[in-house]
Amino acid sequence: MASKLIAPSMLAADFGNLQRDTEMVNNSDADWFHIDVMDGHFVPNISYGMPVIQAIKKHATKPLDVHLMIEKPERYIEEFAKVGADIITVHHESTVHLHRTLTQIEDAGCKAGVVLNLTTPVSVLEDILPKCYMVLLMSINPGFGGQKFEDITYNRVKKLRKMITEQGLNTRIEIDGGVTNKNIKKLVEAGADVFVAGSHVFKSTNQTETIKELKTLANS
Ligand SMILES: O=C(CO)[C@H](O)[C@H](O)COP(=O)(O)O
Repeated sequence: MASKLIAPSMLAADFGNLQRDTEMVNNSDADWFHIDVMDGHFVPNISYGMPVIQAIKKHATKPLDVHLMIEKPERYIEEFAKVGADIITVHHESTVHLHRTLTQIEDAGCKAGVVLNLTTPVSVLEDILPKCYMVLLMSINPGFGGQKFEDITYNRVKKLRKMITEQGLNTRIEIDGGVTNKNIKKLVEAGADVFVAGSHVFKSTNQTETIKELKTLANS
């Protein structure tokens, strides 16, 4: 099995010190930057858009994993690719023609993934799985950092991993929301392999060490 990846969520970074926090991630054991884009419609919060992503990209030495929590994401795929997205994930619940949107992401030169809200059945992915580089399972209701991890996620990961294995695929499963050193190991055991961590990393006193601990726990 490929190594397990850590993607610190820049939503929890200090926006007044974005270059500093970007460099912290560069110099840590983290694998990707997780970038949360929220539009105030699909989720009840507004985060940031293209100019901020461009600013992070300018200093980042690792891939940008861009999670679009926006309605009709197909309107903006090319622009997100242009400002530096490497992976783009869109919510199943946000786009009517999911297959077309994933093709659009691929045509823009990015890896494509699908996100499911906390209680959207994983079975909706059955036919789209072969086209997914990754599936992101929300382990909270999307919109805000710092929320409590929902335990129903473990079973959802198991079901999805079984579906991926049955189809003979190697799709990555990313978990987003409330990931900490207390639940990461159990998530790996369930079959997840990419972990977004915002508050747990950026609110800790030694961020580099916190990332290192998550990476070690996930890969041990
Ligand atoms: O998608 C998100 C919110 O919708 C964030 O990525 C998520 O909340 C991560 O933050 P934390 O680790 O603080 O829970």
